[in-house]
Amino acid sequence: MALPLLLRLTSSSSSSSPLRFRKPFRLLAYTLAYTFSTTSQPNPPPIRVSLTDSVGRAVFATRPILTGDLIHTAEPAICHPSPSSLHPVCYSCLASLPNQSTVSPFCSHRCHQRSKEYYDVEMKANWTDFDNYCRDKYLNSFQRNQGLKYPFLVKRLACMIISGVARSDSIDILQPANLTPEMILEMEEEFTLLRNAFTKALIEDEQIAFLTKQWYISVLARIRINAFRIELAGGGSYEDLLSSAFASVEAEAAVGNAVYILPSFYNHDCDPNAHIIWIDSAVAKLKTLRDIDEGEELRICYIDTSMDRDARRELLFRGFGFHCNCSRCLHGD
Ligand SMILES: C[S@@+](CC[C@H](N)C(=O)[O-])C[C@H]1O[C@@H](n2cnc3c(N)ncnc32)[C@H](O)[C@@H]1O
Repeated sequence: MALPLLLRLTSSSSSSSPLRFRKPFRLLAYTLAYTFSTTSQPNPPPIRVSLTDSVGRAVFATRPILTGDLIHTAEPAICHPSPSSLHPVCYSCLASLPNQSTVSPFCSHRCHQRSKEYYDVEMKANWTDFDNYCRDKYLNSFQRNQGLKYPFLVKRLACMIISGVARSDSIDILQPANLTPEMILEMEEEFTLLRNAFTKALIEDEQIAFLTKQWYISVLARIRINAFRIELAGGGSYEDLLSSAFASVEAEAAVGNAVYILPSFYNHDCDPNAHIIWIDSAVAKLKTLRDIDEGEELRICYIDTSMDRDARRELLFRGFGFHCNCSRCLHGD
């Protein structure tokens, strides 16, 4: 059951801020305002985010929505190419680049303009130690999904903060994972390598004042629960389809990982009524899979639902730290 309203997306707000919100939730409203102002989608999106008594925050429909309709789109708050992607992708939006593209890491002038400040910060530093540490751990990890791909997202966020395009609290609103002492130890090593890279690049102390061990751990704890692995559905050429089919058997099919704000409030269901897709870049589209009633909770699926109940529950508990309360699980299916 939904508890008092946390936030409601409304059409009656001023044009400069598409959201009306209560004071304690200013950070959420700030972040969502940014997310919505940068994307094109149904205006206003037919959803609200509310606090529930069983699963924290959740996304509810504010009107009936038909099967296959676009609920909203979302720009990533942070994204980064996959460490083992076979094909070059745009530094900024993860769109495919031509294979022979060695000249520019951007797919367009717009992407270059949008990310050149933090790209320049990243290019100032020598990332060999940090990247090798994370890549080796990632490639050697037994379960790749839990490997060290997420530190690359923290590195990207740090570059964005240093360049002034993101705030150090930009993902504080997201739910953090519970961390074990072993995870924290591992994070401390990465943190030292990340900070060293910036200090050796002579980035000024006040620019990296936010970059403390506590900040690193708190950001990574949020990324662990909320990052999405991005596989592009395509819409491109026959060659694109062929190469993505090849990539999915040969290596990592994902082009990268990304963190979003609003999509992170969607809870999981083993029989979801909504899904998140990527067509040709890291811009996410949230769409319905069934007809939705007004007031119904919208849920996506975090894992492969073709697995049996025990395997799904084990994976959800290990990966996300929760016992799934969806009706499929509760009915033993
Ligand atoms: C990505 S967040 C979803 C939004 C979250 N409820 C919040 O308040 O930020 C994932 C977390 O939501 C909760 N959750 C999501 N789906 C769930 C489910 N089917 N059963 C129980 N808890 C769930 C778990 O705490 C999980 O770690």
